[in-house]
Amino acid sequence: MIVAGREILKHAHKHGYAVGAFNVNNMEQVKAIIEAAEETKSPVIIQASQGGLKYAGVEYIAAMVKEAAKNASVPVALHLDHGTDFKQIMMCIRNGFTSVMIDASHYELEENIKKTRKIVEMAHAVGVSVEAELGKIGGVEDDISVDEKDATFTDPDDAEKFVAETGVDSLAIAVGTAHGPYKGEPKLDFERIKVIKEKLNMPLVLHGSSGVPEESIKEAVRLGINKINIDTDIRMAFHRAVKEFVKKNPDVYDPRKILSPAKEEMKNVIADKMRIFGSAGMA
Ligand SMILES: O=C(COP(=O)(O)O)N(O)CCCCOP(=O)(O)O
Ligand code: NA
Ligand SMILES: [Zn+2]
Repeated sequence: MIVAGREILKHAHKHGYAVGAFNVNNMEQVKAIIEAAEETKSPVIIQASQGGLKYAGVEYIAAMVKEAAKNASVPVALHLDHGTDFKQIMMCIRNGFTSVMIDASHYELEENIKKTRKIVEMAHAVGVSVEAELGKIGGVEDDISVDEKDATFTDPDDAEKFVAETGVDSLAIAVGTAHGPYKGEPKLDFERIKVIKEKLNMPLVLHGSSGVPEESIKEAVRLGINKINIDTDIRMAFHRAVKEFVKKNPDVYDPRKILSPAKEEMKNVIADKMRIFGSAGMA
């Protein structure tokens, strides 16, 4: 069933585990996520970036996810990832998204608070949960790019003020992860996660989580991360499977035959993540 994002994150915060938030752009990704959630009995957040909505259309994404959630035995939230455009955020809410991110992290603290507070008032008025970002998460994906030098870690005192003045349901923090693949091994600032969790005592979000070693993910969850964003690892699973299939079956042109192994590979990668995050069996 489809639920508000805060319901899923509150449970994860209370019981000390993390829920996977997986990006979708097409039907096969939606099916892979839902099948993995059913298989592992995990609550799950299905999210679309503004790039994903541009590609598929907000109505298509919403219709596919609501259809999948309707028939699922686990709680599902539909979330806008890295919302920066007021109109886009409102369109998502209008199409039944149960959670939205307002990413105003490029602005100074006061401006980030002002923009975030406006979205919180609108979204909460209709029962939609809000995620915001403080500090700048590095890395590059289509619509999101932050140079390494501009990535700034989240200040715990600023975080306390930010949450008090905005009323957000969850906070994405910058603690050493980056969007997209890593060149070297990412070093997470675990002490910073611990201090922020102690100060805020609320659901915390980790972006840029593809490519982070399993042990680091588990430590971040132990310290209080409750939502873990994954996109690149699913793209790589898709790419691996399609490449292998086309190499072995160069003359097969049926999309169903080409995409089915890719859906399976994505499902297996997602199910493994759910077990590592600790959400397996929590639904
Ligand atoms: O934090 C993450 C995922 O990070 P990861 O890809 O490192 O797992 N996300 O928020 C996903 C970002 C997707 C945006 O990319 P497009 O603009 O290309 O749609
Ligand atoms: Na990453
Ligand atoms: Zn992100």
